[in-house]
Amino acid sequence: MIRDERIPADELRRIDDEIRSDWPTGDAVDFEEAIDYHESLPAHKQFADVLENADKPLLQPRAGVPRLDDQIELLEYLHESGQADLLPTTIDSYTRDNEYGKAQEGLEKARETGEDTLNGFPAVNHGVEGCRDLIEAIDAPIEVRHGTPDARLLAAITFAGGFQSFEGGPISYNIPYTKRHGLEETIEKWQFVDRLAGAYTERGVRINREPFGPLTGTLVPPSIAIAIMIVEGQLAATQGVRSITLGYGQVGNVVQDVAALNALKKLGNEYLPDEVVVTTVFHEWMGGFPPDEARANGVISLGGMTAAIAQPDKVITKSPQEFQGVPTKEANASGLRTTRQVIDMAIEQEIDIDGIAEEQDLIERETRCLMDTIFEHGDGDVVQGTIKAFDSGALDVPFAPSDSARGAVLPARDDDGRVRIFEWADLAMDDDIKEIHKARLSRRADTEGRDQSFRMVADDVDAISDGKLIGRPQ
Ligand SMILES: CCC[C@H]1O[C@@H](n2cnc3c(N)ncnc32)[C@H](O)[C@@H]1O
Repeated sequence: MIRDERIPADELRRIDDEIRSDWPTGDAVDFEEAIDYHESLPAHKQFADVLENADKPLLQPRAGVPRLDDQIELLEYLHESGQADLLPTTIDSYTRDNEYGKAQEGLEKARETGEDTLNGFPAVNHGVEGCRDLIEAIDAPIEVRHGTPDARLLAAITFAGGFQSFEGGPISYNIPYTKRHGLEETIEKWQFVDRLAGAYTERGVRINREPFGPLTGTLVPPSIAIAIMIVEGQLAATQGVRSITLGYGQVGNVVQDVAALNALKKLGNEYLPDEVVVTTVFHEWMGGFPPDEARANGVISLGGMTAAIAQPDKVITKSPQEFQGVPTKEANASGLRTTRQVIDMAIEQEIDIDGIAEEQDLIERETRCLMDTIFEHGDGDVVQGTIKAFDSGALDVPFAPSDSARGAVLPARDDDGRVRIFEWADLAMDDDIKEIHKARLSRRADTEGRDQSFRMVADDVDAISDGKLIGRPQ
């Protein structure tokens, strides 16, 4: 039975040998040589240091194309024209599914045709050398962004390749992403990823780990997201990770988003070991975007405004082409500049909004209820507690595609547009908190002259792409 315990060194070596044989490029991974390479990188390419020493929110887009020279050109453009502080390398979907053969075919086709035949950068196929060429060419820190339930080989190769930041985790890249992998399996596999990051950390190369805060990106109640961030942060800390960036996806109500970011930072520092440096990342709206680019820039600007007030350590920006999917480099860069403009205009203002403290207190109380049930379910062990709490429904994620979560909890916006819980199912929560949600939802029902129902939830899912925040009846 897996537990929240550090993987022994011999087990780390055994797994490392095993996964490196999954694709030929695994052979070039040499831990000692990789340590030397990381040590040779200049200070402005040391991801954790740059992130943790910044004096205002750093901006980072998502970006990934199949060919190495195109990826270099793209990241140079986003760095120069987009003014990105931190850069990504978004990994393609085949690699995320460990389909390295299909990724290879796509890469070869891209090299023949010049077409973007993959929806990201196939880092395993490019191998250590290709990753290093990218790290050498770009004059800013770069993070691996993906959605991989089994990220062991991707981590081994990208860490050896010079990347010092890695997104995801065993819950945040399972529950929203896959039906095929059970929680026990992904927790075990991510223990290897975190132990490898911990091994680099012990040698002075502080690999930054960033659990994926937005989860399903659809009306996720802030306390559920924060509880899962704390769990993934704890699992990483156990394996020796010391630079952890906890994430949160914008829901669109400024008071609730600022309160959630404040709670995330506070509870992250409270629950995670003192030796961990906790930072936070705010993801601009992850739900459906308006098809109109002007309106899309409005959504992005509201994210910038929220970031200026809450001041997370990092902001993951969106582009005005979000509605269509992967943006052009120009649109991606413009989303960065739109965000930057709003932050730079608002960050020096003393903006004090009533209700943030009260909402933050509520979010913290909710999160503590969820953390308590996780510890109870596991008799203090976070791994067993998380698995059992999801199994019993005491912990849950709305609209979760994964069979590892019930997906029985239903959110809906209240009359102020804050995300509340309309259907609690078996979620572990104090009754007085449930009453608060119920009262706020009934105020919306009164305003709209309709009963609280699933109709509200469905209306809310499309509200922002329809140009609103709350899905009011037509
Ligand atoms: C959490 C992932 C969803 C977001 O991730 C963006 N995304 C996915 N793949 C790429 C890519 N290859 N380049 C730039 N953005 C990308 C989507 O647009 C969406 O916003």
